[in-house]
Amino acid sequence: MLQTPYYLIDKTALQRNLEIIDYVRKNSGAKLLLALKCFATWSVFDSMKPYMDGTTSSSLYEVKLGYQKFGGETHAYSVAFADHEIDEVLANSDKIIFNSISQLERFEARAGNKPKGLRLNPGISSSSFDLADPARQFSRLGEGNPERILAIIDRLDGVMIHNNCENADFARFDELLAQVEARYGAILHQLKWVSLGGGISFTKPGYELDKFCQRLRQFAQTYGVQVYLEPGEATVRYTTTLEVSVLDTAFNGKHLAIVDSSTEAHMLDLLIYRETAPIGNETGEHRYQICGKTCLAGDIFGEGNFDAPLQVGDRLSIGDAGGYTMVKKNWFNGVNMPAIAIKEVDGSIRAVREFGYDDYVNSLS
Ligand SMILES: Cc1ncc(COP(=O)(O)O)c(C=O)c1O
Ligand SMILES: NCCCCNCC[C@H](N)C(=O)O
Repeated sequence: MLQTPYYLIDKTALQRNLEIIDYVRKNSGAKLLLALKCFATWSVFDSMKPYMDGTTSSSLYEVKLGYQKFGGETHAYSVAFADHEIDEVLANSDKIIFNSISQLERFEARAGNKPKGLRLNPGISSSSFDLADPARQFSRLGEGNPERILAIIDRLDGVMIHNNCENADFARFDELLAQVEARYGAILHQLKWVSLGGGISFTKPGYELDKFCQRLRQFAQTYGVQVYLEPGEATVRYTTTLEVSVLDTAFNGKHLAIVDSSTEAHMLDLLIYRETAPIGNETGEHRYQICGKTCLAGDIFGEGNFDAPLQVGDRLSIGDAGGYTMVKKNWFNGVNMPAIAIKEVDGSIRAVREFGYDDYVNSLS
């Protein structure tokens, strides 16, 4: 058995999401690019490639990873590119999307004939989290003024609009898109492509997939554009667990179990968005709070029910640990990083990356 902690990517579960992705691209005509900021575990890229059209990125390193390890179509985007990285960004991408008109003006000559896009910020969004709301007040994420965009439209091939965040409601997506069309229609008609970003939870059970596909197709036809989507979370939701072991138990008014991992180091989004992870089962009679092993008082994964009292050495699975986890893990408190393992469709499990003291030392100097 593998030593905990480790992230366990279940290829059967991943396949379920990939088949929905494939359904969407076939029925909508959209191209779907993996958002590497969410998930960049390249060991499973070979399984993903047949179902997705390529990758999109937020930095030089992501764009290089996508170009080298995933292939297909590679979109380069960054909130701000630096002088010293732009040539390498261009050499490793098929399209470049600038966050601002000033970045476009600065780098367009160096980009030459490479298709160029601009991030458009419509000032409306669907996000329950201020932290992740691209349309928050004073947002730096994209250009919103239609006159300013129209003034440079002949220098653009496309735009990227990312204004959904964990939006599982098709009607809300549709409504937001209609508002974008009303305000930016004159711009959309002059483009070759439009990326509608990520943040759409279309792989969730019950999502109105056919209406979604139809809406994307209609949008593409109205403006004569190729539509792109950039799913991160939707690609990997419910595909991965964080496998941990109980190191200690206690009772402090609640039953506690301390495990060999940490929210801050290994599932950071639980902390920054104040969420809890799926843990345990529905029916167990023994309820525990599952806690990380760092010094942070609030290092808590969540609470769950178990069939029997937890004992030191018990192994637990912390759910939904695929998105924004492996890409964000860190060495806080010197806690060893979880290994990365893959569960094949035949049930066999193999580790594809393990970390140790040398990696910790080499991350510092
Ligand atoms: C531009 C862009 N595209 C795609 C995504 C992926 O979003 P999600 O993982 O919610 O699908 C993000 C998230 O930050 C983003 O900023
Ligand atoms: N589950 C907690 C909310 C996660 C929000 N995801 C944020 C990333 C996203 N791609 C964004 O910033 O738009």
